[in-house]
Amino acid sequence: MKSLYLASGSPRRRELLTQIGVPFTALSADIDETPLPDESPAAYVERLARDKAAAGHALIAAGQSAACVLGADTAVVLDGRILGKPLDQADAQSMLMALSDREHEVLTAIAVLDGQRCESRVVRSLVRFRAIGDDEAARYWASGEPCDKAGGYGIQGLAAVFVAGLNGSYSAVVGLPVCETAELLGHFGIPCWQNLAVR
Ligand SMILES: Cc1cn([C@H]2C[C@H](O)[C@@H](COP(=O)(O)OP(=O)(O)OP(=O)(O)O)O2)c(=O)[nH]c1=O
Repeated sequence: MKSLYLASGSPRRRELLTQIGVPFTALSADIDETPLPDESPAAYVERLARDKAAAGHALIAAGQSAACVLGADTAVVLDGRILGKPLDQADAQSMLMALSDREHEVLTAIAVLDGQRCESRVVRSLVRFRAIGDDEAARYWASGEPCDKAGGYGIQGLAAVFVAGLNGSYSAVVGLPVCETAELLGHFGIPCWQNLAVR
């Protein structure tokens, strides 16, 4: 069976891949995340997921070139505008206030590359936040949770209390759509549930 590398520094992605019983080695692959002129948010996340997989593949020693590399990228999108990771407290609070009392999109792309071919998918989810007060946004920033997350929130953490509705994939919002990831890895001969002892 091919070995799998996850080109991601995100602890959430590592946890989600572990959850579905796929053994892997994590790599940190740095890429340029600047959007291209007129690039749509979906095209942007898909390009970044593919670039992360390619950068990860380039890090693997020559003898491992048949291995598969998985890359992923998540963006929070409001009115067609990408909200990245917050730059500072003011940025984080203004993002949260913009997301308050309405619906936004979360796009997560995954890409798998084995040196021969690359396959990718974009998963779209809709998340609706309840109304959020200024003081709440300030307290949320103080928790430390928003700083390394797209859109400045973590659905799997304290921000769960803001989520009035979700239509789509919860795991994709967290950072790795497990259903689509298992399917894509299957195309490369990598099964999920490898940690399951069947009696
Ligand atoms: C919306 C949302 C994002 N996130 C996280 C997932 C990603 O780690 C991050 C989005 O940034 P990304 O640039 O997609 O990923 P990353 O820089 O953290 O990791 P890497 O590129 O090395 O794979 O935001 C959550 O943890 N919960 C959420 O609810």
